[in-house]
Amino acid sequence: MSDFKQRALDYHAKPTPGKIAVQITTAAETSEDLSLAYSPGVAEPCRAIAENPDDVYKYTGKGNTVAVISNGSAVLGLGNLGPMASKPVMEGKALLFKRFANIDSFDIEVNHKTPEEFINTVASIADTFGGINLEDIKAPDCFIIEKALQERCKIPIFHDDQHGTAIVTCAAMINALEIQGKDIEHAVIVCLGAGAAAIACMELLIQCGAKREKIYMLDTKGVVHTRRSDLNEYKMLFANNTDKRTLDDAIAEADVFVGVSGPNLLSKEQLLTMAPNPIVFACSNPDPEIKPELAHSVRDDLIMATGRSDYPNQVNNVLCFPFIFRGALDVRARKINNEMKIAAVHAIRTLAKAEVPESVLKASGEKSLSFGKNYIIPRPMDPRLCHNVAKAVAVAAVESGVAQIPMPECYL
Ligand SMILES: O=C([O-])CC(=O)C(=O)O
Ligand SMILES: [Mg+2]
Repeated sequence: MSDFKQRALDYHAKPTPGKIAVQITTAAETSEDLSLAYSPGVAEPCRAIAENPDDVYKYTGKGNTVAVISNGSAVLGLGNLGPMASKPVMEGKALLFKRFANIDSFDIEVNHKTPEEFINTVASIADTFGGINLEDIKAPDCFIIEKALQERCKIPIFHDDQHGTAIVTCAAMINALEIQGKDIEHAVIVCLGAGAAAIACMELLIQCGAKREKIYMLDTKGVVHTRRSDLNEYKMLFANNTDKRTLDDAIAEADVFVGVSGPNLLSKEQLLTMAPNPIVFACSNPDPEIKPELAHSVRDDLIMATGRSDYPNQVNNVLCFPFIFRGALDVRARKINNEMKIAAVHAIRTLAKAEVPESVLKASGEKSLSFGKNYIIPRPMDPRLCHNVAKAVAVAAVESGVAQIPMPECYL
């Protein structure tokens, strides 16, 4: 076994199995403490909440808790590994919520047969939490599940692989296009993958100015085009009226490649046929559509990004989900709407242009980082992300009328 594999397994096994535990936040030492924490004292907040349901935010952890919920049907780019094999990823998301946004988070893996069963299970427990982050659920089920839960639940329901990935991709793409001197309206975009992340990324890029007719989306059968009869309603939105059929056809002279599919699907020969100054986001996790070393060995005019933290330009939803939920929870937003997503895009991309603090350079193992081909997007450990993104999201929630409480003082 490689050294890295062994270290990754040891990291998860030691010092205790897993990556996250529960902590007590009050005194629980004496009989007096226990009489307050539990019987008889606990009856008082119970009565208060029964009388005034909003008091649940005052007397329990609900308002700072997000559930990370999956069925393991599309785990990273690894496929349908099932609920238990997805647990390390979901614990990982809980770790990131806590580490980057101080949000308490539980992972919940659901075993179910139909999407309806999943929806009923999640809807039944939703009120326990301040928000729900859906994770690694395969398309097209994820679209049906998210919509149904948004209709049934009173808290934000956010499918991270769609919207988190789309927000970060757009933030990085706008910056990359600027550096390469390309105009988003004229950019020819190839999207390899037609699942949750692909469809959400392309929809948000269109909202940011990209042209639908210049997008070539590919699934396992090739280009999604208007003469295909096997497309679901979500892929149909991207059916291009074109003669292009294969990745070879689509990639020639393209400005942008967005990979949200699987490992090693873009060859160096294909990369060589892209337009001058191309942009390649190979975001499949853990293994990108093309290895950065290979891409850089054949082109010196490209901007390259991956979903990983061990290469420059990490386009990964970690730059979004902790912070968008921080902002949403802080104003008790009923949902995460479009205005909040666009606010997050701009807050993330703007931060890449600010001077990078010493602490971030140290944590990244870099001597310097400045806006350019190898720094199009902030690093996840940039402490300014939380404040900047959460504030922009909270302001957008208040202005768009979905906030249920005013802006907290920490943002004023
Ligand atoms: O977990 C990650 O690194 C990003 C993600 O959501 C995925 O690939 O499904
Ligand atoms: Mg995911």
